[in-house]
Amino acid sequence: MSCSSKGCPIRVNDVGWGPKPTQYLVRDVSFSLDSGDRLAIVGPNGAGKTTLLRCLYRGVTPLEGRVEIDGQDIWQMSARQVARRIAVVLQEMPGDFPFTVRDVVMMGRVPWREGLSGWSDQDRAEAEHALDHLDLLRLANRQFSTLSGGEKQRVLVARALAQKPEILILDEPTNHLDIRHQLEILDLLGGLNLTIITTLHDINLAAEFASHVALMQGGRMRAFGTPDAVLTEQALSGTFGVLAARQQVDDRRAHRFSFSLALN
Ligand SMILES: Nc1ncnc2c1ncn2[C@@H]1O[C@H](COP(=O)(O)OP(=O)(O)OP(=O)(O)O)[C@@H](O)[C@H]1O
Repeated sequence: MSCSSKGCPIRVNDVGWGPKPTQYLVRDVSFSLDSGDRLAIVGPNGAGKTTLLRCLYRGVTPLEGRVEIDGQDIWQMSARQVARRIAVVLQEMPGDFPFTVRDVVMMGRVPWREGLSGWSDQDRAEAEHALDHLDLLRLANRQFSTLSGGEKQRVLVARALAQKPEILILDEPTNHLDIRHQLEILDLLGGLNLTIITTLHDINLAAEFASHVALMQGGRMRAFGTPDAVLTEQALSGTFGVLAARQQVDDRRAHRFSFSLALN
């Protein structure tokens, strides 16, 4: 993405949310990220990962705690201010609507639109740049609904980048992607200067991609730290109930490791 993109710090203090005060789905979650950090949230199905993300982008109002970006409580900001700083790529695919790929990516510019004015030259340029960055120019005039799951996923990432956020929040961004596109999208995201928070089911991708890992279980954050510190054999065995064997991987990148995972 454009080199002018930059991240910003986020601080999460004792956040808790549930559909009612007697039913917390996520509780006592605290962590801080600096500008440009990349957090992978991992944990078993139902651990509360998506629910935590909702608290971070104002999808739900926490029952407890605060979320601050750049020192400002996100609930003291307008929805538009938040949308200019945080972009979100969710798992749910938008349904069958009659928009082209370019239309969908232009939607990322809505928070920047002034009043009832049309799109500015800058809006169009940012959308084209995002399309190009995700290698989508050849699909730009296609109906979004006719794309494959992986292509749709890339369009939604392009829409988020066109939004020019400082923080990018993604829920399982590699879900619909083949192995090559999984690696490509994480490589692309890793090359941005944004602060990134993403859920990831693939532990090896998380170890490769993240500067920080949060391990969620039962609505609580069991561990937070570097991939090396959090992704231990013991932690994975205990959290996922599997046999986990960690191996060092020798390649040009320092401190890389990967897991072999099997049923107990
Ligand atoms: N609005 C809600 N009301 C009641 N229960 C909910 C609500 N939203 C989520 N849940 C439940 O809370 C738990 C955590 O859900 P969440 O989607 O956050 O988990 P997750 O870690 O993202 O799971 P997965 O890996 O399967 O996507 C699940 O048991 C889910 O069914």
